[in-house]
Amino acid sequence: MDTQDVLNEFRAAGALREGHFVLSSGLHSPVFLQKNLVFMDGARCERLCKALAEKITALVGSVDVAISPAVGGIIPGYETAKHLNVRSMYVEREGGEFKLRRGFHVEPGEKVVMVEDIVTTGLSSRECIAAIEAAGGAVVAAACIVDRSGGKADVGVPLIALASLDVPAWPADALPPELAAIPVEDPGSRRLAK
Ligand SMILES: O=P(O)(O)OC[C@H]1O[C@H](OP(=O)(O)OP(=O)(O)O)[C@H](O)[C@@H]1O
Ligand SMILES: O=C(O)c1cc(=O)[nH]c(=O)[nH]1
Ligand SMILES: [Mg+2]
Repeated sequence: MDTQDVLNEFRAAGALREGHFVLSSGLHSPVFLQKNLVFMDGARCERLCKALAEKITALVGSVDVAISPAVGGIIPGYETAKHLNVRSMYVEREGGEFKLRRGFHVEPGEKVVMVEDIVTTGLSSRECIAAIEAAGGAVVAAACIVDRSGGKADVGVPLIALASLDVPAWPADALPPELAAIPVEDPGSRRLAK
């Protein structure tokens, strides 16, 4: 499955949104990939995550566990882990910081693939990887359905992306006037609890 195939799945799900969005990183963009509209369809989610699992296996071989950052990473993380035939866990924010909770546990040195839904700056991936390492896991690779940094995001380990796009995004103080004129939406969960 290549970038065009992935984009076709997002398009068919109505998940390629246009407007004015503030992203998890605080950057602003005219485009938002509303992945939940993709993952709510089990067959569509399975097609994407099976392909991602095959890419992970081809590039890094076997792993012991897949761990994702909540909320967006939970469903693709579970589905990808199912096709890798490994345990699936997630980290979630406690006082703003990702932690393994709910009895989730990695054995020291276990090989972990970190599975994200979307990568923009790589900040959430780096935070998730730091939490996995703090719990004793060895992160051998990161994987995502869409890398919208066009390969520029550095997450500190190899990043395996099913699709790679280069989508523009700007800091709040440098918005193009046509974007600034549109009311802003904040669709993610990073700022929800604050
Ligand atoms: O690479 P980054 O710049 O970190 O951006 C990508 C992150 O943004 C979204 O999460 P968000 O925090 O918006 O919440 P969600 O997981 O609940 O959608 C997405 O799920 C990624 O985790
Ligand atoms: O950077 C983000 O927060 C982000 C971008 C995007 O297109 N989709 C998403 O769920 N999050
Ligand atoms: Mg997320």
